[in-house]
Amino acid sequence: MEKQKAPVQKNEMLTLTFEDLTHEGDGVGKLNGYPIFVPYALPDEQAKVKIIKVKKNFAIGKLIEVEHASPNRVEPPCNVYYQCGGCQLQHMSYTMQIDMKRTQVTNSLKKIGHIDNVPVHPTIGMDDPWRYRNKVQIPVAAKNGELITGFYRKRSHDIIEDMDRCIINSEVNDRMVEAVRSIADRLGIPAYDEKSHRGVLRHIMLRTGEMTNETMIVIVTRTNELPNKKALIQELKDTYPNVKSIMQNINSQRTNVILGKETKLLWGDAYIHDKIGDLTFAISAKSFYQVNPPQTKKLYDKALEYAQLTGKETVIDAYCGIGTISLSLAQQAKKVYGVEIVPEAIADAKENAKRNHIDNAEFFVGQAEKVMPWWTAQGLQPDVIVVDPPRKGCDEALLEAMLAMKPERIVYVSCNPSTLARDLRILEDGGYETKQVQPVDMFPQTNHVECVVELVRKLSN
Ligand SMILES: C[S@@+](CC[C@H](N)C(=O)[O-])C[C@H]1O[C@@H](n2cnc3c(N)ncnc32)[C@H](O)[C@@H]1O
Repeated sequence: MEKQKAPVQKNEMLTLTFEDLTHEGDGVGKLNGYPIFVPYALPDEQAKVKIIKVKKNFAIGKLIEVEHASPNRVEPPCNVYYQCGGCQLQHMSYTMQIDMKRTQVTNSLKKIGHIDNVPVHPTIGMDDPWRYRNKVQIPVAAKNGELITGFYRKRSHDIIEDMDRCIINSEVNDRMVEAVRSIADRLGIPAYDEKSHRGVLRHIMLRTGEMTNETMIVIVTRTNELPNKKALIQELKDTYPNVKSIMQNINSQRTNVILGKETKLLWGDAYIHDKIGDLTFAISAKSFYQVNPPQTKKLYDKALEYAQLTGKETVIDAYCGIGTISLSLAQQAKKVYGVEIVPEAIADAKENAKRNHIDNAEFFVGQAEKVMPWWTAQGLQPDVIVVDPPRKGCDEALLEAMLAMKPERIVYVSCNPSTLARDLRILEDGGYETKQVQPVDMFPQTNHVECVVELVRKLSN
């Protein structure tokens, strides 16, 4: 049989018309049915493209010049957008972004989960989709004897130097990155150098409570020793009254993972506070906390609506973090059990229950996929289970335990439509019906999308 040849060659220049978008937000143009993926191209555009990679079934192109622009093309407001890998959709109108996210969810459900008869509602977006992130982790390096901070250039570990702000970050965090950098620089604290694995300062992590304006600074170092530590702490706490917590995290490994195992308190409290609705939460350095506060409230309200609580229910909140969803549920349920793998997060969750005078929520440290079967063996029979797993989705053992527990309802909160679709297939085959799906835009300007899904047990099951 004759071997099929790709219709383009590397370095070839051509004019393409775009008709679709990939899940990542890249434009898709076709040559006799052969797809060419081009970052930053939009549907209905015509553009000059240079082919940079050729495979049997597809090619990747670089956008050289837009000849006919889509009405959805906008000027990216960030001056380093095309260099930085952090955002992927700044060139796209916000209306198109949220439409694209809904389509991404619909397509994943259909292709991966074979679910195509369920309403996927329009994505809940933000009125002002900028400056929303409450947390930043920014790398530090040295250049010409000075400390520099900035995100990495796409697919590299070179810091973008002319980056003095990140417009999806909160303004406070932007200011605090610069404050820590300049004080550390003046005090001569050496930057970590990845190549030689020497030096000290690796990353600056900041988290600020949107409603409280309390900031935690985490100085990530290679070494246990932090030169001029006292002076650094003194200046930060004296100059910036919003700083409530200064921590040091030690990461001595050659790794891309940002935080190491050990975190120690340098000054203040080991946590900051924030509020979601009428609940106050303490958040420590290693605990997960949603990055977009206004959208978190909308996400949790939807999860609560889908749980349909009356005050009589026993509820499990699996992958519960610091208990944010659990405590919202507890206000409307008889009893809530939360499980989470990070011990610091469970310590926060227990404190948060006390702080909010909630005594019908219990929290357990462990792998949800191990604790749930144990609960089943103990005879725990929840009416509702809420899951909010990381991107890889629910473990199979957890899905099996959920099916064995036979709750009336399952509320699935997901940050990855592909693993969501895979897991919904298993739950549907196990006797549940997917009722509705609500995408929520937790990450404007990026190609990530969050969803809340309502499932109910079929009567025959
Ligand atoms: C997407 S977060 C959700 C947290 C919380 N529901 C919230 O909204 O803040 C997922 C959480 O699952 C935890 N986690 C990851 N793997 C786990 C596992 N196998 N068992 C229990 N928790 C796990 C993470 O530490 C993280 O806190």
